Amino acid sequence: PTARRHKFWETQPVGQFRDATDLSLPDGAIEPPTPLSEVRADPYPLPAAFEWYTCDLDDDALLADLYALLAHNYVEDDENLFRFNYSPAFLRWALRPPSFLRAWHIGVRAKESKKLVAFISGIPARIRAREDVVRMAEINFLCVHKKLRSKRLAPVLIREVTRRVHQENIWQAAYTAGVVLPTPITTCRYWHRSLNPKKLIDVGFSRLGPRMTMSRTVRLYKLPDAPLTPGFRRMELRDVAAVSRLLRAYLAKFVVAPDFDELDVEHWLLPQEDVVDSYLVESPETHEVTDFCSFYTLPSSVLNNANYATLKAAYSYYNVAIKTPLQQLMNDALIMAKQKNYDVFNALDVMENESFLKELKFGPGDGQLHYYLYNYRIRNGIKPSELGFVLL
Ligand SMILES: CCCCCCCCCCCCCC(=O)CSCCNC(=O)CCNC(=O)[C@H](O)C(C)(C)COP(=O)(O)OP(=O)(O)OC[C@H]1O[C@@H](n2cnc3c(N)ncnc32)[C@H](O)[C@@H]1OP(=O)(O)O
Ligand SMILES: CN(C)Cc1n[nH]c2ccc(-c3ccc(F)cc3OCCn3ccnc3)cc12
Repeated sequence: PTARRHKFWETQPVGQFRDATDLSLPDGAIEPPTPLSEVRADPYPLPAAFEWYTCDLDDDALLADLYALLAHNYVEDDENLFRFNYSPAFLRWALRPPSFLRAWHIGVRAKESKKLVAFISGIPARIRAREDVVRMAEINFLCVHKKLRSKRLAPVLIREVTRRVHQENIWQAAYTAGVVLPTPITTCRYWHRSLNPKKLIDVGFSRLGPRMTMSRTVRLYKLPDAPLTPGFRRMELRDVAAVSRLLRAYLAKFVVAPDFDELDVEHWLLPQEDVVDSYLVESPETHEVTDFCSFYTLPSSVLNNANYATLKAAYSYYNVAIKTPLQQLMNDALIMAKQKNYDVFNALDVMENESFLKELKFGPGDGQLHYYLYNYRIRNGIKPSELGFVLL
């Protein structure tokens, strides 16, 4: 059968489907760096009606414009029942980590109306692939307004962020997508744990099981009012060093994982209301920090329901279980999410998540999340359980 054409992606230094079985190709960078003097100096051309617009997310008005573009035009589920509704505070958190570059917050505006019609972002990250720690860009929030779809704008946005990243002497990137592109390093499934089953059924996220009543379903997903692990508490600034040690040691077990330092841990894991929550277990006897769990807050707009506008979802983030069984630790995370009025708790089958999903009554989601590296080959790819990496 004629293989699907990827007119843009076939031109890019990524694993090509036709090379999938060619084991002679070495792991690592696919193309060497370009001399910085030879990196294109000027932005790629846009259609005449549009202009590049670097979004300074310090500016509340610009942050609001980005929020609105995404709230109306970003990722929907396959049945178009829900759309991610990243909050302004979340976007600031996601896009302004240590050493972020404003130049990598790339908008496209209509010249006339000055309306934001498209966006793509990069943030700097140190990613380890096997023993190789690589400076990369994490690419996210690629969005083209619904009215401007299928005009080949996305490749222009991708080339432009690539150009700006190259200008910083960075030649690799990491990204995820719900769509299959050349070529995933792994493909994850996502799972959902009901916290508010009545609402989930009302909005069409879940269906009442066969031979199940609503009251039986509510009982099935009931959770205690407080965490069960002695010494379980919120993470605080004073815990950054201990959590960094714990997390770095844990992530070393995976084939691909971020190389977090203490500044990264402070940014990505210190709790922020309705953005990111993190908890740890401090041994009541020794006061040692022995375990850690975290989840981030990403609501979805409910696109057509009489009773509800929003689904409040928690997404499993980084979890380290050393002394406490992972299942018990994650059960306490569920308990905290229920306490904070989340409707559902989501998790990918990455890291060691497989070990608790069924036992904690997660159900399989209906799609997949593919992980990608740009200009970096990992022959044969990896298993989700070898991935120590969560992108927002
Ligand atoms: C060294 C640094 C390197 C940095 C760069 C690294 C790479 C970063 C890559 C970006 C990572 C982003 C990660 C991320 O943000 C997380 S994935 C979420 C992406 N955003 C959404 O799904 C929001 C709703 N959809 C849209 O806004 C549009 O449909 C988008 C903009 C998605 C495509 O706009 P469109 O109007 O529907 O389509 P055309 O303009 O006509 O373009 C069609 C071409 O775009 C390819 N396409 C479609 N979806 C893609 C996707 N999600 N990644 C990459 N490529 C994607 C497609 O295969 C085709 O190319 P092909 O003909 O070769 O197949
Ligand atoms: C990761 N980050 C890049 C956003 C992103 N892009 N594309 C995606 C495709 C799936 C998931 C995903 C990841 C974990 C999960 F538990 C559920 C998910 O999507 C459910 C379907 N859905 C889409 C919108 N509302 C509901 C995220 C993403």
